Amino acid sequence: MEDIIVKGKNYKMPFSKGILARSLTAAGLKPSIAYKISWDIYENLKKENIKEIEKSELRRRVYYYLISHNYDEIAERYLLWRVFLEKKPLTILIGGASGVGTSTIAFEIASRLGISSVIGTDSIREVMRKIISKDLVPTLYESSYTAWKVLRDFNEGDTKKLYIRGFERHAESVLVGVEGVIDRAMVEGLNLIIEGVHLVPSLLKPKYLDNPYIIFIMLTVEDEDMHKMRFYARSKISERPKERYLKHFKIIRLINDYLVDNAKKMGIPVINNVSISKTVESCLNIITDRLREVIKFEGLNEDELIDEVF
Ligand SMILES: Nc1ncnc2c1ncn2[C@@H]1O[C@H](COP(=O)(O)OP(=O)(O)O)[C@@H](O)[C@H]1O
Ligand SMILES: O=C(O)[C@@H](COP(=O)(O)O)OP(=O)(O)O
Repeated sequence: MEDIIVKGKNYKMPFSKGILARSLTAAGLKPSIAYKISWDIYENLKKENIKEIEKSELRRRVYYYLISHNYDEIAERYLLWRVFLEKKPLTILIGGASGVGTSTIAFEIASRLGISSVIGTDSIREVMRKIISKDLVPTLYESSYTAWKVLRDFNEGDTKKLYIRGFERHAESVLVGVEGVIDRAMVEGLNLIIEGVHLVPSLLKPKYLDNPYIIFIMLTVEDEDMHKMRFYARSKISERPKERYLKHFKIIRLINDYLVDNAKKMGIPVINNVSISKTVESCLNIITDRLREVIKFEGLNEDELIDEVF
């Protein structure tokens, strides 16, 4: 069966039902429905004996197929993301204490949105450790939950404040690297997801928090036993021993509570990460809502978007 060729600005590629299905799941459709619609659209093109189609025409057909089948909200999301994932670089920040699921959720969202750049703050921390000496910033060479041990003002304040002060010093150094990665992604027009414990809303420079194209979401696990179980689960699939995290669990919970409180104070949405699918859906809704706000802010309406995309 001869392929249908999809023609972009400077490329041609065979029509892929998988690629189309993924852009439909990103707009919120269940994979089974997304794949069925992709098949329908492919069959319709075959019936019209279309051998080659412009990408913009294919998008238009997908959009109006969704509208004609009463998937209005999905159609709007499909449109929104065509604009933003191709026109304006988005940076999505997924924060949360160790073990709450930031890397798991980050990769799920990246997969749904077709974002290929995902970086963990613990990786950025490793880079910062190559640049900054241990004598200069000893907290950088610790974990979030042990940094307090190397504070100079070790004896001041109550222990809870000490743990959090150590965490903040630890996170500040990593955030310098985080901000650099965001700057570079914006310059390159790259969509990016950054995840990790070091994303402390109040420690990020305001220009990042105020940027409408930087979407910050904080994860938590409200139930302590469920949070503990996450370390057991992770130790089965990675080299990271549960013992280390369970030994410092009390401080990890303090950091969790501090991050949740910090996020709420800064107007950052907080999601209790119980079910992966529900958490991803909530994140996609938050991202879509932001895109709607930005479109209104930019004075664009849906017809203009349709013209811009198709
Ligand atoms: N919503 C969830 N339900 C069940 N298990 C989860 C969920 N989110 C994450 N996990 C699991 O919990 C463990 C820790 O998740 P991870 O993403 O590594 O946390 P973090 O990056 O925040 O330290 C992993 O084994 C992951 O598969
Ligand atoms: O510093 C920390 O809290 C964790 C963050 O990693 P995640 O558990 O969030 O992946 O790093 P580690 O102690 O494992 O080197």
